[in-house]
Amino acid sequence: MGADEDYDYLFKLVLIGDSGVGKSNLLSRFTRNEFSLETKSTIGVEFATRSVPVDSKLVKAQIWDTAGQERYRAITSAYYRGAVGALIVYDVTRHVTFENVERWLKELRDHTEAYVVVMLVGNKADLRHLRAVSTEEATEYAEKENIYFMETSALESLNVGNAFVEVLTQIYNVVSRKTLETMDDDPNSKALPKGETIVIGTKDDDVSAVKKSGCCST
Ligand SMILES: Nc1nc2c(ncn2[C@@H]2O[C@H](COP(=O)(O)OP(=O)(O)OP(=O)(O)O)[C@@H](O)[C@H]2O)c(=O)[nH]1
Repeated sequence: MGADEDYDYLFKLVLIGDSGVGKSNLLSRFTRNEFSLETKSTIGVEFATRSVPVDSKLVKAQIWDTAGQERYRAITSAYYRGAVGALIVYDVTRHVTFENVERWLKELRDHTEAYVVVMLVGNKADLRHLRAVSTEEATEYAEKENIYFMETSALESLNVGNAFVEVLTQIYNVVSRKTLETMDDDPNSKALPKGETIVIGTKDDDVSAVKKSGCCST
């Protein structure tokens, strides 16, 4: 399972959040089961993929990672183009990284469609004695913003798979709901745009949600 050609859906996800919160390590933990203690900022954009089963379909996640630091960041609009899911990461030991989530969420919403699935991720949950952001504070914020929330540790492999798989499952739910329901015309609708084949994005490398074989039979 997981051979590149085998998937039913391909979803583009983006990782965003301040520098040093653990985005690259969440990515390497999920896609390669690797973790590194090195502090090495991402330069430009990296991406990695992993396929997981969701509701008897194989969903391939194409996960993009860029530096949190402004000067290393790739061109924003290209980074976000076609993304159908996002993990906004903060470090539970640095409150300022949680305060900046608001900015990241705004940037994300400015560059993606309304149906983008967003997961707030409080990483480094293993550093219990250094915690500066409580679970309650983050839960409250996530509820207010109507986004999902999980605490993770890339170091201890805590909840990392769960966070990515939850985002993929929620995107899948939106996509498969689209195949079953007639859409209403509410511009604020969370559902996907009308159309038979689900393809979001334009160029090959930006295509984010593709149902490869045929359409819409469930
Ligand atoms: N204790 C602990 N350290 C972590 C965890 N995740 C990442 N780190 C450490 O935090 C530092 C930064 O991690 P990165 O994954 O490079 O962070 P980033 O968000 O990709 O950083 P930029 O590329 O600069 O945006 C590294 O030293 C990691 O080893 C975690 O869950 N627990």
